[in-house]
Amino acid sequence: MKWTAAKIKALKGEQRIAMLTAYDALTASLVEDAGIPAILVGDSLGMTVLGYETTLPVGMDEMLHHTAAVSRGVKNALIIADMPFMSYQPSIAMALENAGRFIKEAHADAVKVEGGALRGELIESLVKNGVPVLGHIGLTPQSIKEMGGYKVQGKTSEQARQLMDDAMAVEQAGAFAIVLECVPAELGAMISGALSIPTIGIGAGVGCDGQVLVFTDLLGISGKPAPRFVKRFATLHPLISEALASYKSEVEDGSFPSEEHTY
Ligand SMILES: Nc1nc(=O)c2c([nH]1)NC[C@@H]1CN(c3ccc(C(=O)N[C@@H](CCC(=O)O)C(=O)O)cc3)CN21
Ligand SMILES: CC(C)C(=O)C(=O)O
Ligand SMILES: [Mg+2]
Repeated sequence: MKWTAAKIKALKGEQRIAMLTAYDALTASLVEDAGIPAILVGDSLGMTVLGYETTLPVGMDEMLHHTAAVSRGVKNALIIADMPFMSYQPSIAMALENAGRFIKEAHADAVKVEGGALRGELIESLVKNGVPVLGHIGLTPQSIKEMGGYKVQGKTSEQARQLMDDAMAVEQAGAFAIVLECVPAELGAMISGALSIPTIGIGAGVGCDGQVLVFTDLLGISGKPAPRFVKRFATLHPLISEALASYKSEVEDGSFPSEEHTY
């Protein structure tokens, strides 16, 4: 069955939703083969595989290239393209044009935009024009310079109230689901209870309707420290390092290739 935004939305109250990022056909097919119904082509691409310090330098061309690769690796999972910094903020017209490129050129099924009430009009325009939208509030990494770091959001009661209002505005505007990033579990659960669309948490507690993680974080591929919300379901980094070191020494000492790898 091909997953649609509407089918993901309908899972609320029925089944918790597992979402994971993927960045190419290889990683996307691994995610789909695990039965995970929704893949986010995150702009975390920039930090995890392209070597940027933040997500800010990631552009449309890079996101289209990687989203198209994900599409080639997937049959049934919902593919959500993360709209990169300044591809939707300048105007609704620009956002519609860029969202259209994700769907027409890269075969995405939906897009994600960061921001709450201030994106209400934009989300409504996208949805009315046929583009399903995943919202994203709380820690919004495209605002790192304004927020002053990757910090837990919504810790004061005033900020928590603002985030609740933002979540309701995103739902009102027609989003099929909303990412809650780095908020206290209590607030994650309160927002999840107040909304009729699913909340997808990342560092937002078990009270959310689903969870999302970054592919390379879940597998422990990078050797770098990860945020507290990351659970390493495997620790591949040392395994990869050992395999690469073995290859090097076997090439250098002539034990690879042996008879069995030779014609
Ligand atoms: N590999 C990767 N994983 C991610 O989850 C991720 C990215 N990259 N890049 C884009 C954003 C940036 N993200 C981040 C990055 C760091 C923290 C972090 O260090 N948080 C602190 C919280 C400090 C506080 O208490 O306020 C932590 O210690 O977890 C959180 C989210 C989430 N996203
Ligand atoms: C962590 C998720 C929500 C994201 O925006 C990304 O991977 O870019
Ligand atoms: Mg992102």
